[in-house]
Amino acid sequence: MMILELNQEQLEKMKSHPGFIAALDQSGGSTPGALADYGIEQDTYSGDDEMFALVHQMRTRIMTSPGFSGDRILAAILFEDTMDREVEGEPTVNYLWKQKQIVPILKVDKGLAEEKDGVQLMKPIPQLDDLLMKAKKKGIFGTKMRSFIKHANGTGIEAIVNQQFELAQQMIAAGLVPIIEPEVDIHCPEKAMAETLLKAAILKHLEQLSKEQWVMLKLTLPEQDNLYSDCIEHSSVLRVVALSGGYSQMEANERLGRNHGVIASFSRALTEGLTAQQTDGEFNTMLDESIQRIYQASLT
Ligand SMILES: O=P(O)(O)OC[C@H]1O[C@](O)(COP(=O)(O)O)[C@@H](O)[C@@H]1O
Repeated sequence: MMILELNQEQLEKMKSHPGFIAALDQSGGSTPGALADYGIEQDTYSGDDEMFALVHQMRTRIMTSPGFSGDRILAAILFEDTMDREVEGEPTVNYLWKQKQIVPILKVDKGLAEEKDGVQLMKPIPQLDDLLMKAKKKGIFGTKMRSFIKHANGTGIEAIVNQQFELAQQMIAAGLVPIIEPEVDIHCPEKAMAETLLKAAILKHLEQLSKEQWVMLKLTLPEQDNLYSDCIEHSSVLRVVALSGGYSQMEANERLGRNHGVIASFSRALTEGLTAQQTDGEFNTMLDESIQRIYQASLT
């Protein structure tokens, strides 16, 4: 019988320790862009196998970097392929928690559906229960799933939040803490209105959770500073974290610094400026400086 209870040390760390989350979970669809940003153009490799091997090398370079450690990084969100691979000869999950005291989290969504009512719901996630059981057995603490809001459409936003919280129940039942990520497009023409509608829908669903049912929220940095303070204070919310959404690291950190109680969960803003062509010294120095800036912005 698998143990469904949560690792209390990891729960405590996620709930209250200073630090932020490193999002290393670009899906297959986002990986060519992530590799191109890293200086590896699409015409230099062929096929998914080569692409996933290259992105694992990039992620391994990040995870093994001296500045990438549990004193400033609380958790890392992993793509399933990364969870199934090894880092320095041991399973990635073990490396992160045992060597670095970084809590491992798994991205479980399978990408976005076509736009409808101004939003993109998540595609169906086949064999989700099997994936959750596999993750739990490997020592994963939580999950992450991402939807996308393009317009301030009440019907669409309601549908996004319904789907997220419905699936979150499956994660909770599997002994995992879900990160609910209804991303609002930073280019959304009515971004502030979309965020107001989103917050109302989230608060409604938070009320349905029972005691000890934890969720985390991963949100776009809002137009109105501290918009999500009610969510931060809610007894079922373990942490509220922010994606960078395409904002530069500087702008993302400035916005983050104005939202008290929110910590980063950046992908692009964390890896900004890192390239395959850098020497290890240049790479490790740039990453350490980015980690320090994002850590500081997450402290407010
Ligand atoms: O590839 P996906 O699943 O669309 O997600 C892309 C990225 O979006 C995020 O949710 C946020 O990333 P950014 O900080 O770059 O916006 C990451 O967790 C993930 O790597």
